[in-house]
Parts: sequence; C-alpha cells; structure tokens
Amino acid sequence: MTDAPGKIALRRTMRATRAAIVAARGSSAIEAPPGLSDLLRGAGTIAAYVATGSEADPAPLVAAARRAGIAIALPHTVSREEPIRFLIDDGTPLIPGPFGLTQPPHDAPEAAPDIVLVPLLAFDAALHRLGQGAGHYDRALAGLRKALRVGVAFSGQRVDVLPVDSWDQPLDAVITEAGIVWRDGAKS
Ligand SMILES: Nc1nc2c(c(=O)[nH]1)N(C=O)[C@@H](CNc1ccc(C(=O)N[C@@H](CCC(=O)O)C(=O)O)cc1)CN2
Ligand SMILES: Nc1ncnc2c1ncn2[C@@H]1O[C@H](COP(=O)(O)OP(=O)(O)OP(=O)(O)O)[C@@H](O)[C@H]1O
Repeated sequence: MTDAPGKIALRRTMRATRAAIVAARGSSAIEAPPGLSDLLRGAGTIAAYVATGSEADPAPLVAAARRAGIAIALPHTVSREEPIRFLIDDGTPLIPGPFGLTQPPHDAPEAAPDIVLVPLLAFDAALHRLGQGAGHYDRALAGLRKALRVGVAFSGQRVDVLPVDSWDQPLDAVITEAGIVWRDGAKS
C-alpha cells in the first residue's frame, strides 16, 4: 500500500520544523501540564517512548506517572516490517535498538497499556497524526482499541489538515508544552 500523497514531503518539512523548535527552546522536554493527573487517573500501565533526536521528550510525564504508581512500558522495535511490542520497563537496563532507539530487552514482560504516549512528526485539528511512516503505531493502536491514545508534541507541530489514509489511527489527546489538547468528545 502507498501513502496518501504529500506524506513524504510533509515528513521532511516537519522534521526540519521540529528540529528548529528544539533549537529555539533549548530543550525537548514536555513538562507535566495541568490536567495530567486527571488524564492518568485509573491507569495501571502507560506506554511511553525514549525520545531520539528532536522528538518531544515525555520524560517528565513518565516521572509523574511513576510517582502515581503507574507501571511504564516502552516499545520494542525489531525492523520496519515487524510490529512493535510494548514491554515493561522494570528497571532492567535499556539497550540500543534499530533506528537509534533505546528499548527494553526483547524478553522483558509484555504489557497491556491503558494509555499510549505516541511520538509524532505532526498532528492536526482532528488529532490525526503523521508518524515515521513504518505504520508501527497505526498497527499497534489498531490492536489496542480500549487504550487512551495521547500524542506528545510541541504545539508548533500542529498543522491545519494532514493527509489521511484509511489505516491512520486518530489520537484522543495531544500533550504539548502549552497544555493538553483533547479531540472533540474524547474527554470523558
Ligand atoms: N522514540 C521513538 N520510539 C519509537 C518510535 C518513534 O517514532 N520514536 N516508533 C514509531 O513508529 C517506533 C519505531 N519505529 C521507527 C520507524 C522508522 C524510523 C525511521 O525511519 N527513522 C529515521 C531515522 C533512522 C536513523 O536515524 O537511523 C529514518 O530512517 O529516516 C524510526 C523508528 C517505536 N519506537
Ligand atoms: N493496521 C495495519 N495493518 C497493516 N499495515 C498497516 C496498518 N496500519 C498501517 N499500516 C501500513 O503502515 C504503512 C505506513 O503508514 P503511515 O505512512 O500512515 O505511517 P505513520 O502513521 O506516518 O507512521 P507510524 O504509525 O509508524 O508512526 C502503510 O504502508 C500501511 O499500509
């Protein structure tokens, strides 16, 4: 299957935009916003990610979740083709993976996350997202219908309208440095 037209060019533009945002801010961390404890309430496990390059870094959000007693899972990636798995980060040292990723060892316990923090290149008003183009998160989220899907991004990564394919999985919310953006009707 090929992507909707425009995704490839948009990825290139948004990688440059994101790098410029981080250069201007001097940090890639997204601090815990007002409303985070409401968003986390009741969750047993949250899947996060270890930021690379100029990705919005969810580390402060992960620290808040840990303080709230929520277990942390991280994606384990093998290749572009193979689905990612969310594995529990139980304190075992993380190891280098493909694409410059840092991840749990392949034999860490498998997780069933209640919330998935999702890295992204761009998001739009309808909370569609543009990812790395391997479909890893689209496939993972399609298999986790009950999980709350929460993008983590800088507000400057927002665009008006993204090209959308049939398999694209919209987000319920996006956490940015300016606060939490909810999709219409997503906040219960
Ligand atoms: N931090 C982080 N972890 C993640 C993702 C992500 O976007 N960010 N993923 C999101 O799906 C999954 C990994 N999937 C990926 C798929 C493609 C590329 C990729 O194409 N990367 C760039 C740079 C590669 C490099 O530096 O070697 C590229 O190839 O152009 C990266 C991750 C799971 N873990
Ligand atoms: N549920 C699915 N089952 C099988 N393949 C899928 C599924 N969802 C997406 N794909 C495949 O993934 C590929 C990449 O999709 P897309 O370009 O939308 O990725 P993305 O959303 O930008 O990235 P990602 O989800 O990795 O962060 C597509 O070619 C698509 O066929």
